[in-house]
Amino acid sequence: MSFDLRFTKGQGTGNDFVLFSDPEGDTELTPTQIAAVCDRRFGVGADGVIRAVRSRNLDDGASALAEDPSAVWFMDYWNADGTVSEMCGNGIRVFTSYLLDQGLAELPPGGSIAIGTRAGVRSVRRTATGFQADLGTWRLDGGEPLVRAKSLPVARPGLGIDVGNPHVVVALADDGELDGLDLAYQPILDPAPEAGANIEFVVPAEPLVEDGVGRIRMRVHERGSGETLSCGTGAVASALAVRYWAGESAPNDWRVQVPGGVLGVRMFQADDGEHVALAGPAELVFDGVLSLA
Ligand SMILES: N[C@@H](CCC[C@H](N)C(=O)O)C(=O)O
Repeated sequence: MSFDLRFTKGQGTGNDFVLFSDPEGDTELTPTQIAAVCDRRFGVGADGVIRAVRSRNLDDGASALAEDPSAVWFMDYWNADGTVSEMCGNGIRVFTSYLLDQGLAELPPGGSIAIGTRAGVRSVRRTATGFQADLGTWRLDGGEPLVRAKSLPVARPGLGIDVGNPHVVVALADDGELDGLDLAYQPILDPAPEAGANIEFVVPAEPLVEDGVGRIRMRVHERGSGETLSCGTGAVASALAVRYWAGESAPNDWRVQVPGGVLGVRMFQADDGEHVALAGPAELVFDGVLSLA
């Protein structure tokens, strides 16, 4: 039996999503339906699907509410291949913009909203130019696997970082090496993490730090979606990795240039340890109705 799905297409620095609202949690799409929606030739086309569900109507949402009772909305995030992810840094800004647009939440400029995610509750603040999401604490995780990618002559060491979802960051020598990467092919991690990882390739700008802000370029191969124009959690993991490699004197403010635009990353101290925040644009592009089988 087919049914109509009312959706909104949104994007943040070119990382694009199909969003739909399902407050009661009775429209869970199958992985096959998600992949069909995200297909760029036969579907709407997107890097992921985001369902807005009231937290009280999901098991993962119950944990979010236990952590913060004000997290009434849950960002149910799916990659383009129909797998789930714990977190999406660009997606959470676009999701917040979608909640406001649909009249599902209110957020005055300067105000913050708590959003439930599989990685825990995240706070998103409305700024003058977009949204800033506090992605919480982070940790080195996943070791230092070797990374092989098409058009890299030799394997390079990566650094595993968890920012709610898993990342491996690889430093490249220069812009030529970054631009020459062929990310149509899945890079190989050795050892391969059981849950997979998003893989970011980074190059420092020259000079690395300008006016107290660290500057890097990044390209990404997202777990479950392939190469994308941007990855918010990937930008955060990349800034954290470069700061780690650069040592004590490295700044806590970073500007990350991705193929789809620029993201801002800031590390700051909070009660439970160091947090990392991500700022950038969020745009709702068009609405539509999809007939799904
Ligand atoms: N594009 C996202 C990350 C989406 C999830 C990722 N592919 C994963 O599987 O963890 C972002 O902006 O952070």
